[in-house]
Amino acid sequence: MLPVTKKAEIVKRGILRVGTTGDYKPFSYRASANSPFVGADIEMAQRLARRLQVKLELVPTTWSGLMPDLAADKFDIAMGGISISEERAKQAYFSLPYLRDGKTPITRCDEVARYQSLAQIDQASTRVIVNPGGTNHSFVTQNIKSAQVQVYPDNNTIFDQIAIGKADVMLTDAIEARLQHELKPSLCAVHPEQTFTVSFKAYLLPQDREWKAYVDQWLREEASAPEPETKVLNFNAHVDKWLHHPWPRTHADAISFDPLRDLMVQRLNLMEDVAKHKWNQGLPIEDLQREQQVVANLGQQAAALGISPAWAEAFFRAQIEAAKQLQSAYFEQWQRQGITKFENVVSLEQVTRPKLDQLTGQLLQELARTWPGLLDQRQHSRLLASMQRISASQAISSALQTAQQPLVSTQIAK
Ligand SMILES: C=C(O[C@@H]1C=C(C(=O)O)C=C[C@H]1O)C(=O)O
Repeated sequence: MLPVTKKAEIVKRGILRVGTTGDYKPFSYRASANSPFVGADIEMAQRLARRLQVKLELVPTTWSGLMPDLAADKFDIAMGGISISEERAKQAYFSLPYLRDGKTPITRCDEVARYQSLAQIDQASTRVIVNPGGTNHSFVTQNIKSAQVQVYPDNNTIFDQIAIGKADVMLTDAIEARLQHELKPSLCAVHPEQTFTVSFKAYLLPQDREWKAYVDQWLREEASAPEPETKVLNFNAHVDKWLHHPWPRTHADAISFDPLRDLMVQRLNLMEDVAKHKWNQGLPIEDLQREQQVVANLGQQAAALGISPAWAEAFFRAQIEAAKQLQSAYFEQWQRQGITKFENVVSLEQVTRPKLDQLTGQLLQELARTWPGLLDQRQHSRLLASMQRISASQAISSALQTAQQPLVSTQIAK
């Protein structure tokens, strides 16, 4: 019996499974796990499926999971800005390369002339910034000896550091430099056509000759005339189109504040139970000792999550204020209605406060996730819109107004 080839398997299945990471613009991107994939290679995946006359299934993968997932047959091809490397080529095939890439400087546009060569860059007065761990970092380690090097771990804000003048140059892949120019026009790729190093993007395939031949032939047909110098198939127009895609300007633009709002509302929704308990027991609304408990361990937890501890405390103080405001509103209403006692009230100590404590942890997690968005004032109108997008009682809506103050306050240093 003849072995079943990859291509026959795909056609029989009626589905092309494409592995993709979703974190690499302009090739493969999605804002969150629930958002659709978009990008230059997502479009290519759609075209390949159309050519095969099968459906497309995009299989999420990660950079560290790429080779294991291919070996485990989780997808038929991986697409999304993958570079050809010797290491990967030991266990897989690569398609023909569709893009030439390599390291190039990116700097403020008015300083492009100052940072043309490595010799110009590698001066004591230059502040080079680099993200740790990857090929950018090893390139800097090998080539930068005299300049000041700042290792900066946050990929979402690293380019802002150059834009605001805290650093001068980053050495990164030409495609990344060109993309950042689109996102932040004050930054310019220095010479993305003549990179310091050379690497190639290609699609990653299982070791099946027939399947590789099919993909390569498809790529040849899709390409414009090859680039004369490099002989790489020419997808420049396609990649340029995706470079100009209206990507979110910063990662913060893609952060949804809705889950944070939902947790804040969830906390407020527990206040009816709290108030009923106090009403029945004749207890005051305010309990300063309990408030102290609520904020006691916040600082440490916040710091561990990368949130300013003082700000975290201010945020929870606002949640407590809102909680008391809402309980007062209930008390006034029950007074008017002449209610004396409620039946079946849940225990504050046994039930409601443990629930509140659990919400504290969840809120901190959510604050950490949305932190880049909270720090970015340009996100505040979106944040306020999210807070208004709930249908709740008048009392809850007005308590939420109190609760959201620290999120948009510019008084408190986050
Ligand atoms: C919610 C309660 O009521 C008030 C509000 C608190 C809070 O929001 O955590 C804490 C203590 C009280 O001042 C409570 O007593 O648990």
